[in-house]
Amino acid sequence: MGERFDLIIRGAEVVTSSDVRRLDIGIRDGRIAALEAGLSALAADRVIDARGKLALPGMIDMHVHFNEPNFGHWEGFRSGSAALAAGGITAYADMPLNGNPPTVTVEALRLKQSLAAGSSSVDYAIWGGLVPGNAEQLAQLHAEGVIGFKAFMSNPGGEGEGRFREADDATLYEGMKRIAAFGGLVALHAESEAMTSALHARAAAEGRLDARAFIEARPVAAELAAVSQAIAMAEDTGCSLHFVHISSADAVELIEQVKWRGLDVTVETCPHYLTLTAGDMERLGPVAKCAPPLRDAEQVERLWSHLAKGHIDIVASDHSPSPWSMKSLEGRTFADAWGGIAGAQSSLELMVDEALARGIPLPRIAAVTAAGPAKRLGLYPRKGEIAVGFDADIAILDPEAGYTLREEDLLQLHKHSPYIGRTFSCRVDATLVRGETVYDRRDGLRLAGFGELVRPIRA
Ligand SMILES: NC(=O)NC(NC(N)=O)C(=O)[O-]
Ligand SMILES: [Zn+2]
Ligand SMILES: [Zn+2]
Repeated sequence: MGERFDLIIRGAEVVTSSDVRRLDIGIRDGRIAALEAGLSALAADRVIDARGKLALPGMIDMHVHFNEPNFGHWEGFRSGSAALAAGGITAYADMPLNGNPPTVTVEALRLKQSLAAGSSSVDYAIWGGLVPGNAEQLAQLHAEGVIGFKAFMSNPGGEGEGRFREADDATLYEGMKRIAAFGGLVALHAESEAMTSALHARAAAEGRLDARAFIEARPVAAELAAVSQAIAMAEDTGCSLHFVHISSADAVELIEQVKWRGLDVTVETCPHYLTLTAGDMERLGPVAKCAPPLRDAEQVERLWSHLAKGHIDIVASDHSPSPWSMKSLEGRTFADAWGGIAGAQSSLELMVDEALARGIPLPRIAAVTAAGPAKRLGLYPRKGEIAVGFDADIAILDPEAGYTLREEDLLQLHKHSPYIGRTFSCRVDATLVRGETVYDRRDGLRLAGFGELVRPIRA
């Protein structure tokens, strides 16, 4: 008698780390147990016929803001993870803000973990934060399983007493020293506070509160200034660095140079920096507001060429939702609308759609959406690839099911996204987490609460 499986995914075009091949995926106990052509359907309890479909490793979105505790009315683990499941995302990492208390103490981490437990449809990890005054918490946060420490170099905005604060230079430097000592990772929002706050104040004094003024107050130079400063600190302290939501090709180039010098540094960009421009931010208004801002078409094209060459390690959504009212221009200006794009459900579809149109091989897309984040979060070789021995975290996409995104397609809490009205050439058909179908297109969300906390595999 041959090998038996719980499930076989039959005949999909499977995106591996090196190519795209028609293969059968045999799954047992939540893991990929066989990957070959011609597995017998008789050898499984259940078969998914995926002929004509694409099978990609489930995306690992290492940058989302689900905002619990206390800001679950902005987004929560349930609604946020449902949107991810519908978008082919099988794991994510939740940022330490804009929940309150932010995840900057061990107590807040435990609260966050208890709120996530049983609420998330897909697997998840949790970021801690590095802020002024929490140096004594860092080692214990690491010991209790945070996947790294987010710090802001510019003002993060947000509401409420005790909200997340940006790190001043000394906090960042001393934090990096401590974090380097236990081999941890610092993730940085890199924009110069000195530059952006002064430029914003000047624009406001001139009564300029529109999208164009916002874009001009946060130039590429402000990103470059912060990236250079952080690199200098990392070289001094030996701390591993991850740059979140890099918006410019210039910053990617600066980071690429230091990688060659041997610094442990990675760069993330977001689907919005790859598919939208500054002009779209002006046209769409606050639903397309984010910091750093969207850039011009020339930067967008150069970002794609860096992605194609392997200079971008990770693509993540930076899903940062808010209630509708904070995105509305009724009674507020662009300047005081919430900054954050809530597009996470579309990340993988956007990347596949663009790759097919641009002739970028799909293994390159899988590298930035799955293997790259898995490696950076210490989840590799358990997650991040379709290969024998990995968790069966799989997104099945139908390349024949083109559609135009509507508000009612979104499973997130507040259904605003800059991609509403966009036409996609492919659509997520089903999402499997550890071999279980958590979402499919016909039934919608099937397994609320199936997700588990994942911790880095540490030596
Ligand atoms: N407070 C936030 O959630 N900010 C986020 N907002 C953006 N990117 O506009 C971020 O990650 O910086
Ligand atoms: Zn940020
Ligand atoms: Zn963010």
